Amino acid sequence: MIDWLLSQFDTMDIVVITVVLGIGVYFFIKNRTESSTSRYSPNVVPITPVNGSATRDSSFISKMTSENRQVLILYGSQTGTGEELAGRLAKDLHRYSQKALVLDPEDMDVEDFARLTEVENPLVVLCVATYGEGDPTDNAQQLHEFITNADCDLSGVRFSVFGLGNKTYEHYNEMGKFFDRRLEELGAERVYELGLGDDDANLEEDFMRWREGFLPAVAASFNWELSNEAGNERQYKFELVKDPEVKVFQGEYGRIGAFERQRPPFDQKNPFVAKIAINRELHGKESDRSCRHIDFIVEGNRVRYETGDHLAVFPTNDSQLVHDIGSLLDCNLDEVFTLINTDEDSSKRHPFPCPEEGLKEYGHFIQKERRSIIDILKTFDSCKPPTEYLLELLPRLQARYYSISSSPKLDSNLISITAVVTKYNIGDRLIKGVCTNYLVDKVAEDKSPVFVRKSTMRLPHRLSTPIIMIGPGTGLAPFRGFLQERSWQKEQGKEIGQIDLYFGCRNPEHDYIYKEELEAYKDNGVLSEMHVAFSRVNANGGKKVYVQHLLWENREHVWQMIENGSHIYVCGDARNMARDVQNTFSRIFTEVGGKTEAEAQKLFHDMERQRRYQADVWS
Ligand SMILES: Cc1cc2nc3c(=O)[nH]c(=O)nc-3n(C[C@H](O)[C@H](O)[C@H](O)COP(=O)(O)O)c2cc1C
Repeated sequence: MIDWLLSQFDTMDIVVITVVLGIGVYFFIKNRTESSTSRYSPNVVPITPVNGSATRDSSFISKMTSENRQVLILYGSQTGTGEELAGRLAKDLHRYSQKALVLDPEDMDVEDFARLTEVENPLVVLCVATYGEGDPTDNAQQLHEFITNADCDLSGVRFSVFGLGNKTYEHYNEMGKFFDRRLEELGAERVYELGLGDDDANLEEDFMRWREGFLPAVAASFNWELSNEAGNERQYKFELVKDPEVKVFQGEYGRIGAFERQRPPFDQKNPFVAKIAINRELHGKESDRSCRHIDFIVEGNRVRYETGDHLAVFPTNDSQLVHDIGSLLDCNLDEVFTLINTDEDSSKRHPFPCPEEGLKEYGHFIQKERRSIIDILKTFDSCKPPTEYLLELLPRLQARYYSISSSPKLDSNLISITAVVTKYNIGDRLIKGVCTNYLVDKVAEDKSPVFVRKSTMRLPHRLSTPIIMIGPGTGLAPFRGFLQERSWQKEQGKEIGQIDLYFGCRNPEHDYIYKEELEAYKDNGVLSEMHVAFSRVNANGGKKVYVQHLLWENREHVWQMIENGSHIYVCGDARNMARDVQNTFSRIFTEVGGKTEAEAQKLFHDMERQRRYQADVWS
């Protein structure tokens, strides 16, 4: 039973699993924080980070040849899923006595990829996610560029690709398909078919099924035998730290102590610890949800950003959950401990047998009903894995990304975000989003590690170019930034073009966020037209009105704007809204613009290519 349960941990949905991520960090810092006013106290000393992949290895080829490794696993991952799958595959290969090298492509010299032929019988496996408009993840950008332009000969290299994507996006799994195609074009031999994981349906199941075919296929191709011995060793040895003066790891990514001694440049591996200036509610009293406006101070221009960029926020876990897991594991949270890595070469995860018949049960009990590790430990109280086993299975708590809702033109020392707090019930269990519930309790002067992620969503260079912005709910966030920027430019005496906004919410009294600000922009002429769709008001005779309905109502004007060279921006829900809006534009192109279906499609793609149609959507 314990094995079965642990196998579920190994495949836990990322959203649920992150609820208890960083518990190790908490254990490490627990003693310190209780007597400290700041969560980031200065006493820090290196203790092996839970996932220490930060070392740069610019010559992975020599590492592979000198250590007799023939398998390279690369991951393109933004929020950790691809990285997790790469680690799991490496563990799987252990069972064939293969020590794979798992690498973040950002930590290698991408040119060395062409030298893979120097390795004896090389196998390269890629776990790559797709983002944006079919783009690579940040960490795979250089590799993508290299492979795009490469003309090397990879004959003799065998490969297989697993892509991570989501069918609600137009460019479904573009990166997986790209790498699979290009490696073959460069002469490498596909040893097992491309796997495509759909995060909208069941990515875990897609991966498990692919892996089920992948492992025997590679084993057959290389004549590898299953070994009974391999794969059972543990990665960490648990040791209590007795020294009361010991300094503890606080969850920093790269440089230990980075939260205290902040040194630019600030990025994912070196976040800036920003002070919160304001954290206020945007929804009305009658709303049954909460939407927060949060201003972070990045004084001294230490973090630069542009209107339309994203802010990544690193949360820590809910302390109640940490207490729960401590007591469920009989772990004294007042003790400081260290995890000694007993297998430096290993990535963190170890496989537990997850038989096919468990998959259905897993899909229902864990994924559909969103059970966290804590729920499982509570349900099966005889299950008490050693703390170090559990920590070995948990991936690092990942940053969450938010569209920035301010413009640096107004105040470059301040970054705003706008976020609905995720909270809902399944049965009698309350499910809480990790980061928004972490943020909701923050008050002025509290701090949080953040970094800016560049986006491609940008206002047109020419101020006179007309724009249409469509952003229901928190999809309004980047457009608040756009309006601040254009308003500032207008104040400088510049001529600005027509700006139309389509905003949507449920009810004017509940969730009409930034109402006063928007009305002021309308009054002073920054906003030319403002159309607000309410989906849950009786006045509409119970009819749900969405932004796409208002676009259609104004179709003649919308078409005129497009003919005048308008740029169109869409932000918010990818699953329904973005698709419905896109379909509405297609209808406007045909029914008002007189285009045929094919011409309408071409116009749409041309607009995307010319960056006249830009979307920042999520699901
Ligand atoms: C903002 C955003 C944009 C995305 N864009 C795409 C896309 O264009 N095509 C696609 O197939 N999947 C897209 N996805 C889905 C991710 O690729 C998928 O969730 C994947 O599992 C993430 O892997 P990671 O955790 O390793 O980053 C997107 C997800 C987000 C949050």
